[in-house]
Amino acid sequence: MRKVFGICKCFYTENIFLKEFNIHVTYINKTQFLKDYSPILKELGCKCPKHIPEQIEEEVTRRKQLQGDSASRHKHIIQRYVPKNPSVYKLQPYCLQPALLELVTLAQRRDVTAAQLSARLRCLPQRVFALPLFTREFCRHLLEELRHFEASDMPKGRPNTMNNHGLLLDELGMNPEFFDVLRDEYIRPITAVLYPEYGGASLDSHRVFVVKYKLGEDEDLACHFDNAELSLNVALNEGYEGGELYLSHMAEGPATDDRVVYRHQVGVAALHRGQHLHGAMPIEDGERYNLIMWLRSSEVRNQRCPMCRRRPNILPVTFGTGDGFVQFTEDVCAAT
Ligand SMILES: O=C(O)CCC(=O)C(=O)O
Ligand SMILES: [Fe+2]
Repeated sequence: MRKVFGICKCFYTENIFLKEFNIHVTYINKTQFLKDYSPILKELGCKCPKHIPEQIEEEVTRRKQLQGDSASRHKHIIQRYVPKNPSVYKLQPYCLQPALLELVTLAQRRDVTAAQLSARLRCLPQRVFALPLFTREFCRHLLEELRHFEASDMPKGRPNTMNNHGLLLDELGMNPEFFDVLRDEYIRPITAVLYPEYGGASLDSHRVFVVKYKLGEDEDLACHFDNAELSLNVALNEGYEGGELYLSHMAEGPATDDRVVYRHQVGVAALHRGQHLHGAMPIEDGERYNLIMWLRSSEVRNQRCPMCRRRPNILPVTFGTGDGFVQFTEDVCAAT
């Protein structure tokens, strides 16, 4: 049997973001859409909802081409791009804060409890943690590399419709020797202890990207939940105003009053559950770069897609790990 990663079919019909009106919608067809959303859109100031389906169909076409486009950009980049800092493509001891290594050692002790591990971390309400992760030196090198890549004539995939100025790091080839290793050897031992019931012990894929906020570009991030079991969000720079991360309550849980406002610190990651509603406040000055890892467990998501909340209808992908769902297919042997 062969393990193949995939996406859930709902990616083509659900959670489509209309930036202008700041809402996520479901689109099966034009009739359904207009029936379900015309009143809401009018309330939000849309003069002519009839024009929206065209815009959505374009987005669905983009989504259908995403895997193929990403695969060809990756191939192009691997063949032609000359990195400025090759050292950031391979996880090395200098990249990680010593405090992280101590936490990993503690987390790997057979009898350790979540309370013991949490006692060594900065804990915010609602199971949000501040995890010391990257050294300042590594953050500087990575940012330098990303700016060099941005300035090149290489093709660039952007994180999503809410983030149009960041970069997808798998396209640059950073997964095999950096982020896969980081996930398996350093993050999973910790999440296994902190979030066992959210797939913390069985994380087996991720989506990693950098988001950028600047006045005149993307200035904030609307409140959302991630297509992830767990999310890691680490600041790569400082020297900007505003742009705090806020977290409110779990997407399916009751609303709570204790909204968490998290002020980023270079190299420190905010670790939270993917279904925890969150967003970024408007940037007021400067540029803010954060590295985001949407951490996924196929064991968990194969039972229930976090986006449509049904048992996933899995479509296999040929490049990368899709949205982290896994299917097993019979190996087809060529007849000889
Ligand atoms: O920029 C941030 O702090 C949040 C980013 C985020 O939540 C995301 O990209 O999913
Ligand atoms: Fe997010």
